[in-house]
Amino acid sequence: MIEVKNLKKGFGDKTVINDVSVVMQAGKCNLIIGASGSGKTVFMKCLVGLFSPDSGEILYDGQNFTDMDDEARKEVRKQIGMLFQGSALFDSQTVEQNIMFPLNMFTKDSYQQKLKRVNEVLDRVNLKDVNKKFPAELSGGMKKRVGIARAIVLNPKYLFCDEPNSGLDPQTSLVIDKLINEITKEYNITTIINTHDMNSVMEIGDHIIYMHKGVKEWEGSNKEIIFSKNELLNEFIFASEFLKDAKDMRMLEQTGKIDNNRNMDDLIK
Ligand SMILES: Nc1ncnc2c1ncn2[C@@H]1O[C@H](COP(=O)(O)OP(=O)(O)OP(=O)(O)O)[C@@H](O)[C@H]1O
Repeated sequence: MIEVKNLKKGFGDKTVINDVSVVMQAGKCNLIIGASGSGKTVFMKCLVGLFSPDSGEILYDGQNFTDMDDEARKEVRKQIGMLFQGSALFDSQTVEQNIMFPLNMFTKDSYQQKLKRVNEVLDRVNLKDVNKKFPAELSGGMKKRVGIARAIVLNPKYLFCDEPNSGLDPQTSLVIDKLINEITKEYNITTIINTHDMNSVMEIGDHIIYMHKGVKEWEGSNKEIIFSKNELLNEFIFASEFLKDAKDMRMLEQTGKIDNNRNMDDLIK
């Protein structure tokens, strides 16, 4: 579990994160959504310690990350897996070497032990016969899987994913979402995903945090988002007429009414 209390962060006169409090539970996909520039990346960077917040607290399973000494912080960092935008694999290293990198950094295991672990995680992300391949030889979806394998190789308690679907086609995106969701549940990881992908919101959004101009404007699950009356959220999520119709149809199915001013006759004809 990661608990954020009254987090604030700004640059110069500009406040970017404004008094955000949120609890992100283990075994759940916690999605941070919001328009470009709303502060999602800055928020995530504060959580992993790449930015120091101006005020507020970040608790990793009760331990206050904000005022830890370097040694204790390093211990928490070891438990964090990161999946970067574009996968961020080392191009000059093979898949096996890429995944072994965190094991070389943080363990004293023998080569055989490390290789066994590399093969376990490759198997978990459903990749076969790719150990000796270089990233350039892989498709975008395969690179993401290698990125996920590397992110989970140290058995993290926390997993941060920055735009995991960027550059992927919708079908591959769903496969990657499903994989992240399964891994989150299977290993009881607290997963935080920064995303623009509305399919992900609907498919794996156990807990969605909507940021607007640095403020947490709404939070809830993918089940609740359909019924939200928050206008800013609705404008952001259900931006097109098609998505507005889809939301209304779902409301109609589940409640027998549509709670807005749109024309119901148009919708059901
Ligand atoms: N290092 C920095 N110095 C100054 N301002 C910054 C810095 N990093 C981010 N900002 C500002 O903080 C605001 C929020 O940026 P952030 O990157 O968090 O947005 P975002 O929601 O992640 O956007 P996107 O969806 O486009 O990635 C922006 O106005 C940005 O210019």
